[in-house]
Amino acid sequence: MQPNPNRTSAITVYLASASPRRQELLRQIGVPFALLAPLPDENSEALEAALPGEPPADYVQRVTRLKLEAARERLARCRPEVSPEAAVLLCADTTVALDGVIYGKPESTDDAARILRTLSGKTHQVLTAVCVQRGAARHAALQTSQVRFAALSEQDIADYIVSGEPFGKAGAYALQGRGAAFVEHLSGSASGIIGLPLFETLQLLRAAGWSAHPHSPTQQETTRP
Ligand SMILES: Cc1cn([C@H]2C[C@H](O)[C@@H](COP(=O)(O)OP(=O)(O)OP(=O)(O)O)O2)c(=O)[nH]c1=O
Repeated sequence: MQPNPNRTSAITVYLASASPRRQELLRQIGVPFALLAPLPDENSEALEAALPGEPPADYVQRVTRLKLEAARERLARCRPEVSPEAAVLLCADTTVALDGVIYGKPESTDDAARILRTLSGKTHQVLTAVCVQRGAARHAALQTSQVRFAALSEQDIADYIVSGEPFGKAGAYALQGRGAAFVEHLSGSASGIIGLPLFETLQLLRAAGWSAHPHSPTQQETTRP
C-alpha cells in the first residue's frame, strides 16, 4: 500500500489555550498535545472585545482566528526550530448568546448575577468555534448547542455565585460542574459547551493530516506536554 502523504508521523498538536477544560477534553479523546498557552506579556483579554452589533457567530469565529494568529506568533517566538508543517495549531473560543446578545465571562459578582438572571427559564445558544492550522492550510468549524435553563431563584443564583464557579466561564456557568443542575435540556455537543467540541475537533485534526496511528511509534512519546 502506498503511504498517505497527508499522514505524517512527525506532527505535533499544539493546543494554544489557557483553558484547563480544553486540555482535559483533548486528553479525554487521547490526542497527545503540547501546550502553547498565552505568555504573560500577551493581552489575551483584548482579543475578546465584541464589535458593535457583531452577531455571536461572527464574533466567536473572528476571536478564534485572532487567537490563532497570536498562537502562530507565539510558536515562532517560543519554538523557532519547529517547522510550521510539523505543527498543528489548535485554538477555540466559546461564547453564550441569547436573542443575539453575547454573554462572555462575568466581570464581577453583579455581572454574574445579571447574566444568570437573564438566562433563567430561557433557551440560549452556546457557540464554540475551533480553528486548526498546519503550514498555510487552515481548517475551521463552528458548533452551536441549545441549552434550556430552569427558572432560577435569587437564592439559587446567590448560592452558585458563592461557589465561585461562574468566574472564567462564558455565560457564568459550567455544564461540567454545579451548573449542570440548571440545565433542563440541551441539544448539540456537551464538549462544545464546555469549550472544545470533540467530534468537530478530531475531524479538523484529521483534515490537517494528524493521525492517531502514525507510521512512526515515536509520536506519542515526543508530543506529550
Ligand atoms: C458554557 C461554558 C463555558 N465554559 C468555559 C470554557 C472556556 O474556558 C470559557 C470561555 O472562554 P474562552 O475565551 O472561550 O476561553 P478561555 O479564555 O478560558 O481560554 P483560551 O486560552 O483557550 O482562550 O468558558 C465552561 O467551562 N463550561 C461551560 O459550561
